[in-house]
Amino acid sequence: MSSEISIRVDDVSKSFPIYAQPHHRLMQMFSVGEAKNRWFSEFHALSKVSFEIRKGETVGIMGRNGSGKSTLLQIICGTLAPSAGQVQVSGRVAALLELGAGFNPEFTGRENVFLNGTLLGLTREQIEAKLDEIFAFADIGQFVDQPVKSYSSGMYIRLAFAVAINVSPDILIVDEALSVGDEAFQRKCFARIERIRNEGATILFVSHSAGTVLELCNRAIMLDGGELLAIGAPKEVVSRYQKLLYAPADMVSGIRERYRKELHAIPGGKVEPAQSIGRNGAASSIAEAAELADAYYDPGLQSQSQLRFASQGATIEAPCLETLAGERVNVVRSGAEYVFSYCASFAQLGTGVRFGMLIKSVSGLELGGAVTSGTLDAIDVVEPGTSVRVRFRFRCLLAPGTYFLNAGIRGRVGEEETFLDRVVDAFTFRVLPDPGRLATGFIDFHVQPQVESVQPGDGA
Ligand SMILES: Nc1ncnc2c1ncn2[C@@H]1O[C@H](COP(=O)(O)OP(=O)(O)OP(=O)(O)O)[C@@H](O)[C@H]1O
Repeated sequence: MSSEISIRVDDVSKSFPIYAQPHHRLMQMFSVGEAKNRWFSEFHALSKVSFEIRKGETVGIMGRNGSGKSTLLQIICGTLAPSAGQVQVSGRVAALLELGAGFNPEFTGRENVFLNGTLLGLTREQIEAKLDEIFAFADIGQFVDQPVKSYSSGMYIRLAFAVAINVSPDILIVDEALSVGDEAFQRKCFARIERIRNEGATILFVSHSAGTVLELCNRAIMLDGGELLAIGAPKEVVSRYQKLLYAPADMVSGIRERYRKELHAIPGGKVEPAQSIGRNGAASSIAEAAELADAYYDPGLQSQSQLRFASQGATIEAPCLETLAGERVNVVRSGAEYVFSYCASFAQLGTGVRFGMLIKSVSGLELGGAVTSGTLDAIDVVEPGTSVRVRFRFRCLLAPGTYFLNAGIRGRVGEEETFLDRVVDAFTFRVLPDPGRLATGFIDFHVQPQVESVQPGDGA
């Protein structure tokens, strides 16, 4: 293997035996000859995966649940043997795979640091020299001298991460461990990963977050059903991944087939000198994005977290999202206008009535909304038996992702204004990926960036 290559995965496949009945496993153990193959079927977790990662690259692996990401990482780390194919790795590997791997639960944190450090090839003196730094990073206080079986998952990951990134690895392999810690710790880890990367280490990590992959990686890999479906510039791979993830069911196999054909044509797909690949990948493919340009309705996309508060004489029904032409949608494009509407039925007299909507992120961050009027302009009286359709036309300025809509009817009960009805997460919608997007964060403020040259001495 060339000295420039850090990881080579060559035609790797992995199958697991699947037993229809628990006792079939035993039967298989005691069978001989032809009969040996009768007791199980094979599940192909990875099929003929090949790629190379150059030293110093940061590569993100994306893929749906069960697509083979963890299996691939375990094979690269040597904790799982491939059924076929080969893996070559050059350098000291520090891996954070599943929570629990690598630590002995009976040992204290301190003992596990020594155990792990030794496994990573450090001498006792080298580990001792790093101990303070490791404990400072983990920040778990007195718990360092407690058995790790008493740790919370957050404390566990803090210590595991602190060891993995403080032993100066040549290759750091992380399987979603970052999603466990709290946000402050995650940020600290990202900063540290950046440092490790700048020191020239190779980093391979699994992430479902397009933002993280775009932010950190030179290249990205997409696995789907155990197959390598994309490798190349992060923007390109993220766009393909999201397109596959959000595609209507009848388009999925066609998209997969096309990705197979285009696998080696993706910019950045070949191993090139790391510095020749832009940090955020190569040019985006607008034509790709145009394919799913139109908003559509995905029946599988439903709010699973709808929460209705006790009604006080009014009811919200049939929340929906439509294009301006009146077509029902829940997968939309950033930049286009849509109408969120719901029906409000009044069983009792309503006074001081106004209607509202609110858009939130998956984590519940309130991104924006509106009410139909201020308190002073509220509708004085709504007669019992009245039904109205409330429409909120808005321009979708949101980043690709999933969002939730709340709906509410406010009115007076006695002297107080309160909710006559309120449905949290009444509706969910998704904003399609946009590979050409330059805006960052949730909302596109149509920022107009400009870079101009200045002469030395022109002032800041
Ligand atoms: N020991 C095993 N025996 C049988 N099947 C297995 C075994 N390990 C993994 N699999 C199967 O192989 C497939 C790939 O699993 P893997 O954990 O690699 O996926 P993943 O992409 O990491 O998924 P996730 O995002 O959910 O972690 C899954 O369908 C899984 O059920």
